[in-house]
Amino acid sequence: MTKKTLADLRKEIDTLDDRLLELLNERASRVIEVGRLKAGSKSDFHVPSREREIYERLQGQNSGPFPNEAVKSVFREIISASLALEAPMKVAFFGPKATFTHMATMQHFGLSAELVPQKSIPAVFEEVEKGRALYGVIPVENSTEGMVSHTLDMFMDSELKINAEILHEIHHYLLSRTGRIEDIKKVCSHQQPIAQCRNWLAENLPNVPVVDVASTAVAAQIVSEDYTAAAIASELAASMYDLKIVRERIEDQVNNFTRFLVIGKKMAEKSGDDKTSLMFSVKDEVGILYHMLEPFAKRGINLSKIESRPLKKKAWEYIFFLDLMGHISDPAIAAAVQELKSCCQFVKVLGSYPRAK
Ligand SMILES: O=C(O)C(=O)C[C@]1(C(=O)O)C=C[C@@H](O)C=C1
Repeated sequence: MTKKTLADLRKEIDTLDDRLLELLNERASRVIEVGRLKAGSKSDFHVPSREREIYERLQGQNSGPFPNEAVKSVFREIISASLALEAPMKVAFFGPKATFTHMATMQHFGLSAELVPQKSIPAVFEEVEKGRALYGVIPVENSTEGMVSHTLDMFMDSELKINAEILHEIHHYLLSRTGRIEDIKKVCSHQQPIAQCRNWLAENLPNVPVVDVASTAVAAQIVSEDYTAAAIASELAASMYDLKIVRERIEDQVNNFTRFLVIGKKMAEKSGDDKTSLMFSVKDEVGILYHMLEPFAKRGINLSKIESRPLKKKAWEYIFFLDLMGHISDPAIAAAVQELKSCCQFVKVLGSYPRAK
């Protein structure tokens, strides 16, 4: 058998791509029909449980060599573009553009959703509460820097529900106009990335002043107008602000993850591998900490996090935030939450949502 040439293989690839494109258009026309049915019955256009079912089915049957992770990324974009044909989906995120929240929002919703940056975490809540966006995305905790207390505080007065969590691995990039380390006379970034790259900066740019600015995106913008400055920012900022990568992955700690929450008006459907977030305040009594955990311990419910925040309206009183494994519709969890109410001033279920892997 004669060996195929590069030209032969490329021709075959072109034919396969033609077939893929044809199939994508066939799929899109079915989705448009689904959209018409939904408009008639006034049902939700975005159905995360159906999307999960598609990813799981395809990843389960994929025999390779196309990588399984890529199956999800490719189909996320196909579904994101299909959904946009049914109805435009607006998602508000804590901006500006090119921040890690922006990247996490793109990772979760795909590139065809309309992503709208907001100036503050309360502004994200407001966009969703007023119905101007279907969902909002906000950071809630970083594996090295801890909780974003502002996000937790917002749940005290809001009725919005947590619909999903996104785990995003954070990598910091040193960016500049020239891409040459010897041109750098100043480094700009937000205080958190600066703290996360402190050792790298001390070793590699020991005498260069570091300036703390409002966000990594502001840093990238400053650098786009100054040849002697460098920014610590995301990879996305490099393409958005036309900057060169001087060094990649300069964070001191490996495994630096940020957890983001997707908030919306409705409770998410059960996926079979869920988490539930609760918020409650306890009465000031002896042994109360023991009593508030008892309903969960005796039912063998796994708690994954407990945080306390001072109740702003009253000194020395606290609000607790609790994450547990399972869905609020599971009978054991519903019973435990009911029992918790007997020792609490108030209990609020912030949402049950699929656990991020
Ligand atoms: O099955 C649906 O309900 C659709 O709207 C189609 C589709 C898809 O592209 O497969 C698109 C968006 C939904 O979030 C889920 C699935």
